[in-house]
Amino acid sequence: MKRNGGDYSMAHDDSQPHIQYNVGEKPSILTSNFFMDQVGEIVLALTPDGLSWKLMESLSNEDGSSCWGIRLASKSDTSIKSSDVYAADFIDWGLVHETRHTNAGCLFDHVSEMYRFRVHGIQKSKAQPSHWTSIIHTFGHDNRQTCQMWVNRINMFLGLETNRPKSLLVFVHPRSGKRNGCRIWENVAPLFSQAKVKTKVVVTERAGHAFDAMTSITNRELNSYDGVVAVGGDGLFNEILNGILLSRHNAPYPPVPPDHGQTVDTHNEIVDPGPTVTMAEPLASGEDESPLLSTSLDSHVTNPNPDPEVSFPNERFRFGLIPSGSTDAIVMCTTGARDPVTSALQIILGERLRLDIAQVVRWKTSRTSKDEPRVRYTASFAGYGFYGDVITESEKYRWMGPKRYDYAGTKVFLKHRSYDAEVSYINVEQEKTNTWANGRRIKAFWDLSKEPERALCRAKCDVCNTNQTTSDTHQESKLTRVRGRFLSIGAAVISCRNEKAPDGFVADAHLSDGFLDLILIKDCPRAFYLWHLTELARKGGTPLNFDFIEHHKTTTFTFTSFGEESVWNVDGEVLVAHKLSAQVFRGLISLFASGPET
Ligand SMILES: Nc1ncnc2c1ncn2[C@@H]1O[C@H](COP(=O)(O)OP(=O)(O)OP(=O)(O)O)[C@@H](O)[C@H]1O
Repeated sequence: MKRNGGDYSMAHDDSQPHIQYNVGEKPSILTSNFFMDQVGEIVLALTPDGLSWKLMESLSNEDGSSCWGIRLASKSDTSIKSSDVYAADFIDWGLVHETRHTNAGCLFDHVSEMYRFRVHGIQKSKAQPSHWTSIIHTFGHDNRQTCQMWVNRINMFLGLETNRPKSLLVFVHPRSGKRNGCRIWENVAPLFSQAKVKTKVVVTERAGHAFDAMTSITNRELNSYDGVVAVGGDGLFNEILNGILLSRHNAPYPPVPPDHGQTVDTHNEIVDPGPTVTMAEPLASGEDESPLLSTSLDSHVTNPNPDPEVSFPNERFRFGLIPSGSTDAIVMCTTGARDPVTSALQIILGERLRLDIAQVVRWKTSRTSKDEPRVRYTASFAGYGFYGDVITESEKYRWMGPKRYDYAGTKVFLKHRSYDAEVSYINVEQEKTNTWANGRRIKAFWDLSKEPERALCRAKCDVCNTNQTTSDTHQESKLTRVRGRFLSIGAAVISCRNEKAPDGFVADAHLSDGFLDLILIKDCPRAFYLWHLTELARKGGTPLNFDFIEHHKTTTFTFTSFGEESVWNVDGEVLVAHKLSAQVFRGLISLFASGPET
């Protein structure tokens, strides 16, 4: 066999094998013969779309040769798109394993020495398309220059991929989840080096370290990075998010909850509000499109550190998350997998996804306190009652690791406490929500409830990519007030999918539709609440399909507590609040993620 017959352009020398291109295939820029490791002698072509190769043997046997009935070359692994390639490098002289075919169609292994180069790319698992792995193709040739020329050409093409990060700031939480943050970073760091992405790594030493670093970083330094990556859990991610946004996001606050002087008991006793009452107040036409937001203009507190250079929404600067936490809901919702390699590869390939962010403002810590408004941003979830009590309880058992949430959850469930509160929310979708709820009831009756009733959020989601602004929906919005005793009040920005809730707290929440999913769980018998929790833990369950649960898509809500109080759990952090309000900002930040492939 003549080895590496040399390079040729598409005007081939007739002594070289021709590659037949199908209609629609792009012509190649470069074509050469190589020995491909584990495959055999191939003709490699570089096209604007990527690399493709064909086995020399199969050129004359296009229907695919076989050995004892096994296909030798599969069409599915004979190309790689340039959008899936993240590096090419020359690795000098060394061994290449060739798979040679005999005339009988059978194959045997042969090892030769030659110059080699590697192409690093990604591969999506067929069974779980959200799972990405890295794949390396090695090509060998007798001529060193040929290998180097190919490496240079491929790298030249990779240089044209402008979405990809070149420089990142990375925070590693060494004690997150099972305390393996550093090991997880060490496992994925080589992928960043191969892709020539510069990383400045900071290993956090205490809670608040990443927050302080992001608050004090100058805009000049922040701008020198293409993004910031958290190697940790949702808590570390939210610390970074808050560190960046608190001093750089300028927007009017959400409205202050209304005063209830006349309904609040001055002796601090629990006031029984009676049964839960819901009042819908239609807006007068011509009124400001968002009455709650109009209040916020009056209550706007000027940001003491306005920063014109890095502002949000921001398309260029992106956030990344490599999971090593206890729950990792944000990563599961935004990549579809809880896998450090998948996340690292999505960062390296410069995937881009807009994400809604909620701004939560605490106005009063207690009934009598006079506080400055305290702002927190959240990318995932804020919950009161059950969720607040679980986080408070779980803090006592930190030493248990992630298991503390199960233990604390059981204890809080057994106490079965409900809290008196009033929630006002902008009801943007009342009609749709009611129709949907009726649909769910009918489906539940006929046991068809596994069928998804609304579009689930996925990669290239239609709902998230519509141009409809949330203010459009305000045109038909209504302000609704609900007063009652609640086991929990939850506001989800995303579905909050995790291992304990495989479909998430709100299965049909979207990553960037501009809505919060407000879930009001009214007081009910413990067995019913257990039923709800069981449905939450079940894949395909219908945890919101109960009469004691209200589910509203909203943009803004306010909250006031009465009598005995719980605390808010904002992304795993406790926020004590007697009066609080929240609003969502559509697509406020961009992530290095591609969305779940469902
Ligand atoms: N080096 C550190 N030591 C202790 N706490 C830290 C450190 N670095 C960050 N933290 C804090 O730990 C909190 C939780 O971190 P993270 O979400 O990464 O891990 P986790 O195991 O998922 O935690 P949790 O279950 O508490 O959410 C963060 O909010 C952060 O404030």
